[in-house]
Amino acid sequence: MSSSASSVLETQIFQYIDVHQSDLIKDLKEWVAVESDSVQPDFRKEVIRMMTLTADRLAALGATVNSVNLGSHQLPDGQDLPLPPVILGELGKDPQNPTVCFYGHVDVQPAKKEDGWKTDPYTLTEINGNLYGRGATDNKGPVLAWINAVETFRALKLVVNFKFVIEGMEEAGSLGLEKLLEEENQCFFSDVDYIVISDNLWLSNKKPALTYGSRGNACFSVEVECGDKDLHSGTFGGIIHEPMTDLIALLDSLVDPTGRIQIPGIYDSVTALTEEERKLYESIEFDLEEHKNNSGVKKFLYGTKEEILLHLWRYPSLSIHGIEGAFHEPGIKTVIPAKVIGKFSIRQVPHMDLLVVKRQVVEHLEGVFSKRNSPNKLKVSMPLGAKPWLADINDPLFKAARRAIKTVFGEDPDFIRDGSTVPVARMFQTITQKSVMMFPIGAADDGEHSQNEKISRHNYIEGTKVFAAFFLEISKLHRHLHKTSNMETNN
Ligand SMILES: Cn1cncc1C[C@H](N)C(=O)O
Ligand code: BAL
Ligand SMILES: [Zn+2]
Ligand SMILES: [Zn+2]
Repeated sequence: MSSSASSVLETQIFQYIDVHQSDLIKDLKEWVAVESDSVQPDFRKEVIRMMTLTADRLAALGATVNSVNLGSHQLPDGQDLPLPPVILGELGKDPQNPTVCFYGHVDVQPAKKEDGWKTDPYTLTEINGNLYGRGATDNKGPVLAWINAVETFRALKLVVNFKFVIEGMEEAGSLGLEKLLEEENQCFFSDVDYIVISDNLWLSNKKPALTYGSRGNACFSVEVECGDKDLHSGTFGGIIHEPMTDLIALLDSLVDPTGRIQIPGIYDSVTALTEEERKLYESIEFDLEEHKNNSGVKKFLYGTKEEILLHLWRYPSLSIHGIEGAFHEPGIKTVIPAKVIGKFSIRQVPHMDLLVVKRQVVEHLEGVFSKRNSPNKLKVSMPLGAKPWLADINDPLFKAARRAIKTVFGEDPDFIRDGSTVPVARMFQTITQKSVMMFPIGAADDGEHSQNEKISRHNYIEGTKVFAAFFLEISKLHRHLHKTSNMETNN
């Protein structure tokens, strides 16, 4: 396609997207209405229903859809729960076109109005240009933006072959996905040229970004048990070793008030910071005050932009998430819980090794516990481990996306890393050996996993356009690269 033909096509597509804004928002409203919470077992039916809706949507696009059954998994209490299927979709098979595989997830984090939402989390609500709802930005909005971008193309002319991997267990650790990728590596993935994930946020509220790295996450459970029943704190308080007291001491030993992880050896294999890398951080635009406002907290652990970004992207962090079995309802309950399970996770970075991290954590906690001389039972486990991911920004993917961003948003993107984890990023890289890019469309203040999660109408609509523009760019670039490499082989 000549460049003028491609710019005519681009204009037509952008107009089409603008005219169909309300349809795109209606799509998102329908998807947000499904409580596809993969974390709480009671909602599993809804996740499965969400997978069916997604499969139907892709089929309506004309794609071949394969909903792969992954069987079931066992909960810690022994209960068997069906896993939602993973959707493998395919549209177009023209050997002239590059094949771009898109990954997204349609499950969400838990949300309840009582958590402090201003609107019902499962009713997409527009206020001042923002579309509020659970999954609006993580990750239903971006998945629909991509599908709708493909749709506008189909109405005109397909320049890319599309593949889709859509799952419903991302927020619970992408169970079963790694095995499926291994099995499909020689089949579904054999003709894939590029992989795109859009499941993270820009660094800024306004400036677009492309992401070339993410942290991994090692999730831990630490269980302390004194017996098989809860006890009256008046009858037994003062004469027993309480599990919660042990657990709080264990959790308190993990990280100091400056944010430094206290587990011996944990920083040993973190890649050393080079001068060159430090300079890279200096040149990144980052508004510390804006970031603080987005978080709602008054003070960060670090005072400079460089320190903040380093600690978000390339140093590990430890967060404590909760205690199962603890009395957490309002009011007073004078009980000694018999069994409590602390949950924490370590976002880890290159070149930390998950097995080494696990050993360090177990040894540390056992050491702290043994000093307490407690007769209680301690059990430490790592139910989930996802590895960090780092890409090469010289890959054609980044070049094409950068051009698309310039066209739609009128400025060059930030090149950023991300502190959060999409477990599949590293799996794709290791198993398929194809290039992977994260192409976010959500803004830094979207509030993933938080109350009042949103995506702005602007980002959702322009995000749809930027994906469409990207299809044109990657197709042009791919053809160009292939022409050059063919000429080289012919000579
Ligand atoms: C489920 N999980 C555990 N650790 C990481 C995850 C994935 C999730 N996207 C996150 O970054 O929080
Ligand atoms: N946005 C990072 C991956 C996730 O939380 O779903
Ligand atoms: Zn996500
Ligand atoms: Zn998430």
